Amino acid sequence: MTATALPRVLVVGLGLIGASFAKALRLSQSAHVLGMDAAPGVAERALELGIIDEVVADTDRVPPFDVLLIAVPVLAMRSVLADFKPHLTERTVISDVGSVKGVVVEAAREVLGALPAGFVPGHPIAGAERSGVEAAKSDLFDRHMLILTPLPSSSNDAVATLTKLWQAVGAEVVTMPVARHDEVLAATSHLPHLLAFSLVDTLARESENREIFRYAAGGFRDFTRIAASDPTMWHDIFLANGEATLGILRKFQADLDELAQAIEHHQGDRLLDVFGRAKSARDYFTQILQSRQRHGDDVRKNLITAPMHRGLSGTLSLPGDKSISHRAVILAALAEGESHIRGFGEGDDNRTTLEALRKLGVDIQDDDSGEVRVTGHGLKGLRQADSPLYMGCSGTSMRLLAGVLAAQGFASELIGDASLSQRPMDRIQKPLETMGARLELTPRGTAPILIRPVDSLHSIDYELPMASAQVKSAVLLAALCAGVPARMKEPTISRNHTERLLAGLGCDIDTRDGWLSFTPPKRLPALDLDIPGDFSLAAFHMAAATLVPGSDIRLDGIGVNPTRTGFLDILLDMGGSVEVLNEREQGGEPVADLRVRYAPLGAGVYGTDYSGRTIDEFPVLFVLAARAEGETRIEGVRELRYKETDRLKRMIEGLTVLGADIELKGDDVIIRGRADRRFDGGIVDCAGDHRVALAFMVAAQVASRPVIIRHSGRVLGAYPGFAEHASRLGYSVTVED
Ligand SMILES: O=C(O)C1=C[C@@H](OP(=O)(O)O)[C@@H](O)[C@H](O)C1
Ligand SMILES: C=C(OP(=O)(O)O)C(=O)O
Repeated sequence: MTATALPRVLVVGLGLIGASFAKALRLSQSAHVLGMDAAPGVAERALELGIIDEVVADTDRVPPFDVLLIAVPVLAMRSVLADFKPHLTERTVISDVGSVKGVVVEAAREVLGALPAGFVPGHPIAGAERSGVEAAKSDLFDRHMLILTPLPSSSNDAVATLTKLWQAVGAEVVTMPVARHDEVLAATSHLPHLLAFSLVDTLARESENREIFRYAAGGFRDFTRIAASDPTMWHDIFLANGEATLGILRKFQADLDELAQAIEHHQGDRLLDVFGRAKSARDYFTQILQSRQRHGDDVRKNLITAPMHRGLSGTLSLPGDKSISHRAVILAALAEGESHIRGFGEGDDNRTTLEALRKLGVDIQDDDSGEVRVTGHGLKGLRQADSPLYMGCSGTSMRLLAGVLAAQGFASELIGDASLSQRPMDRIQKPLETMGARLELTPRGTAPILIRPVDSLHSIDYELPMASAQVKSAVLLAALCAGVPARMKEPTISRNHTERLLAGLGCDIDTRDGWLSFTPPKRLPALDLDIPGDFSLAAFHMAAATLVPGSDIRLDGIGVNPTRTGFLDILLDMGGSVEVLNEREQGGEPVADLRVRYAPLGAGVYGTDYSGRTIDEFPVLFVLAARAEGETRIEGVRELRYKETDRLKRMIEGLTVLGADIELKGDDVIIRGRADRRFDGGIVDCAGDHRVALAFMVAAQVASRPVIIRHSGRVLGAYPGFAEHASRLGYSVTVED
């Protein structure tokens, strides 16, 4: 693929899926789309309808292409691969859209010999009962999941190319091993289709002249919609995924027999049991769908900012610290009795942790005001969840809860949204498995995380390869629940909220010789806690007040734990004007009021010892450095790549659009700042990452023209009260759909 030309994507099979992909891709202008179909006239019709750019008439004369996407029924893949084999090069990216992946991989192995590096099977979880080129819909994949099942032979480049193409048509890309994909799909898609076909057929045959359908209402319609799907396609799928489908079908048949028996013997309790469990699982599913929908809607919003003409002013209290909020409710769930937590963060990530704990059987009262009451049943008091735990985009929820669940003696599954499903989870798998836990991840070391039950865990001495409070806390929580000691050492310091909370609850925590040693207690008493204001949110306002002349703001009750305040130290070193007032302690954490005024800044060099203490504030620090006179060097920023987005990439791209001089050298960022220059206006994209969005919003306050921050609506969920705070301090920012 050349750097300048659009990739040439050849779609073979212009049914609903292939044609919809082609149409959406063409509309997104991210590829030149070629199309081919075995049925006469279909590709020509697709050209007429503007679905493709070019028809490929037969396999003897195939123009060059970079990506081959095979969208034919599963059992026809083999012959398409054989037909195209002579046209594949080492660089061709090959994928498919089949609902079964095992047979496609087998077919490729047989036809192609060794599996090529460019081959990455895929499956969009989108479909409709309609079929054919005329049914093509350019929004068919919008906000739908696309599962890639990379093989050990697949290259990262091929995965990246396909990810980009599917994202261009609106899909959320996740990865999964082939076998797991086939098992999951057998249960969630193939079995329901089999049941729908079978029920409609039974009823249609039962009633002469199909009289019965005249009376069939909502239940029949909802349950059997998918029985109108393409018979050939589904015939292929069942033959191709026979083993996994039969496995779940037999289980279902046994359960159905039990229900029949319960009805026969008038066992109402058994019916109620099953229906109650099913309702709660279905309600949970609805909740996930709604939360995905809401997040999707939020991500699509844009923040529109205009430059500020006068300084920021006013006094604010911020939502409770997100990191402490996660930990407080987790520990409260493991404690004995009723815990009272005030100042709970209430942002989306914190709510994710709360909801997961509820699903694990913990009674939690929360009225959205930051006051939360949690009734814990002790270190062994959690109950197995009846369906996977959905972690949204929250890395902290996933990693900390994985630590807790690894020691519970029951199985759990943790799943996340598209962004979280790309983030490294092997960093917790390693230490937890060293303790004897069993965690299964995708081959790329990402979620879903399957936690298998084990009888017990053992103690651990572990040197973390990176400074990560999430990894450290996952190990501490596993040790706490399993009742085994843990010793850890980090390369540089990371936030120590878990340690402080545990110490506050009387646990034995020691930090001598650079090692953190934890001896777990037998039980944990309930908490009574006031959570300080979130320093990481405060940092955005501190940065904006520093940059906009005339600013003078006060942020009250902010947590100033030294393992979090690298940003404050750097800002002061650059010449920032911050007064740290009324220093006090709250809930075992140092807290202060911060007065921040405008100040011109100078450059500086900041070594890796700042990384862990500044990690979430780096994006906004880059903005400050771009307005500080001289060359600033910030070392050891690699971890930014593993957040909600690749924050290094996003910040460098966006700040470059805004006219900043910023570059990456190894793991260091170099920014040549100009104190006398405003940022340019323009369009930047934060790809759904709230910290990147807020960093750009700060830059926009001192831009010469308006800045549109695309995909930034998640700020609203991540920062409760954002709009009100922005207007109180005087920002010029609006949220637009
Ligand atoms: O433990 C925590 O609460 C957090 C730790 C950090 O992540 P890592 O541990 O992955 O560095 C940070 O970026 C995140 O926002 C919150
Ligand atoms: C990285 C962050 O959170 P998490 O890792 O919990 O998703 C963040 O809030 O910046």
